[in-house]
Amino acid sequence: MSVPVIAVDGPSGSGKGTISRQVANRLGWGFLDSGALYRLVALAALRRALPLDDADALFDLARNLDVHFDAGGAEGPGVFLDGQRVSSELRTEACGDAASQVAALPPVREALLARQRDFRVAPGLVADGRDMGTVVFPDAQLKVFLTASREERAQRRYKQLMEQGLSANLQSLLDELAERDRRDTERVVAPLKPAEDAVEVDSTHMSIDAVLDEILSLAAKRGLSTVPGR
Ligand SMILES: Nc1ncnc2c1ncn2[C@@H]1O[C@H](COP(=O)(O)OP(=O)(O)OP(=O)(O)O)[C@@H](O)[C@H]1O
Ligand SMILES: Nc1ccn([C@H]2C[C@H](O)[C@@H](COP(=O)(O)O)O2)c(=O)n1
Repeated sequence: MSVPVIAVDGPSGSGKGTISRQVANRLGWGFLDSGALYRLVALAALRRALPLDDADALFDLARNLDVHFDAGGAEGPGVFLDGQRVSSELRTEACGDAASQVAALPPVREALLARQRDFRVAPGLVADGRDMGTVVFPDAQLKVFLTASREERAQRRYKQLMEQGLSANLQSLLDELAERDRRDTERVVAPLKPAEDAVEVDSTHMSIDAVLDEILSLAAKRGLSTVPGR
């Protein structure tokens, strides 16, 4: 049997990363934050002053990206670009917006495809993104499409930025989310949409623990069991 995959797709701020990381931890599986790869391409392009619509240059950049991930310590998971830790820089709204732009280019997606599939190693993988269930792992054993209203997602992001001691404006966050949703759902290649066999979970009125329980229960029903003791 192929190495099992749980694919978690959905719009920005729906909680994919938070939930997927915890599901992976509970199952004792690996975790792929595919958005980080697009953010890394965007960051590398910005650092080299490459236009974000130069498909040929960005294809080369994405194919030769020097990145590695580690589990991290007290400061959280580590992401390294050209040997330098870039975890915080990667999470900025500016980097997310640039990632959404480079992700609309078919050659960039093609360049990152094999790199994402390489994460599929035993005992299993939880992968979060926009096209995990539709394109990257179409044979995933469980596909979840995680959503929340735009207002709730903006509120969550606002709270997150406040907790980090950063300034934020709720209306600007709402506008940025609307633009990112539009770009991610309307692009020609691998647009954000639920796979036909995905289970849709609307987390607008659910706590993180409630979403986690729901997905673990869906996983258990498909025989995707937890590691004893977890
Ligand atoms: N069900 C929930 N209830 C309340 N807050 C939540 C819930 N799920 C996630 N959050 C919070 O919302 C914020 C955004 O979550 P997260 O970064 O996981 O979303 P995401 O979908 O991965 O976003 P992006 O695609 O932009 O990376 C975080 O601060 C997280 O703690
Ligand atoms: N599988 C993926 C993952 C991400 N993207 C693009 C679109 C997002 O706006 C951007 C940043 O992703 P995030 O870190 O916010 O999940 O990257 C994509 O097209 N496909």
